[in-house]
Amino acid sequence: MGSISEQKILVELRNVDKEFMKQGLPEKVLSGINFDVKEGEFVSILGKSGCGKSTLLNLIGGFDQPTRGELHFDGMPVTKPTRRAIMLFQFYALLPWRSVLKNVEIALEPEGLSKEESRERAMKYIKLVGLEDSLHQFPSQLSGGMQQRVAIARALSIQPELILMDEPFAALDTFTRYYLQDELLRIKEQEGTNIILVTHDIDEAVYLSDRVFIMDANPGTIRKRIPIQLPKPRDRSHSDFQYYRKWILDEFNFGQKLDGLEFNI
Ligand SMILES: Nc1ncnc2c1ncn2[C@@H]1O[C@H](COP(=O)(O)OP(=O)(O)OP(=O)(O)O)[C@@H](O)[C@H]1O
Repeated sequence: MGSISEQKILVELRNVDKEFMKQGLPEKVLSGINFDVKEGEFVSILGKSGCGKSTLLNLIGGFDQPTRGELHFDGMPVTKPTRRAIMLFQFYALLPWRSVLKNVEIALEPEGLSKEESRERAMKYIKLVGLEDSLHQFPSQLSGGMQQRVAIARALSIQPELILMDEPFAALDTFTRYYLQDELLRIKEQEGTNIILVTHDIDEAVYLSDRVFIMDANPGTIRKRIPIQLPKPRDRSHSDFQYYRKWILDEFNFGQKLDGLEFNI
């Protein structure tokens, strides 16, 4: 594989606007969004609450349409959700009455696999996230971190090219979050899956990403694209890591006025 700069463009947004109707009037939530995500890239989107991050992910996933502008996935206009780009949420969306194995298998039903193929595929990804000893447990019997690993296995089992993650680790404690971040990087390397992550966690964005996009609000715009030029795995205590962290903190004026306390820093 070549360097990321030589990779093909997987996601492309050109002058994308999104408006919602509020009290009978259109309100612009996203304005003039332009960016590319290249194959192999890990991109994080950081911004204050309400700036339009989830709306942006929904557009990329085909769950909603831009009001204006163009949005392409692998060179084709995005018009509806596909199994090539899967969304992963903070609250795992597992079926409580199904075991770990069944929760993954059910996602495979539209794939048209035989029962054996489906079982084999589900097992592969359950093993990949280290849950092979919990196959027959139900979600209520698992910790939050384990439930998120089931959700990751389920998303991966569909073998998408892109996973769109909306604050997937926000509900987890720090150590579980660190652990799952490492797992995610390992899985990304192994499976070659592309990831676009929405997060409030500056440390998480610097740890995982090739580039961090910083959004402004009202209307949502991409203010800055910061390339994180550090080798992986990254050392959170290293001065280079702190350099990027400080850069992003400064972008949000944290040193000057503390009005954005929804961030984990
Ligand atoms: N379906 C909708 N109809 C009307 N307004 C919407 C809709 N979805 C989102 N909005 C509005 O768009 C704006 C951006 O919302 P969005 O959820 O994308 O922000 P966000 O940055 O993801 O916020 P948070 O970090 O709090 O999750 C908000 O003002 C929200 O009320």
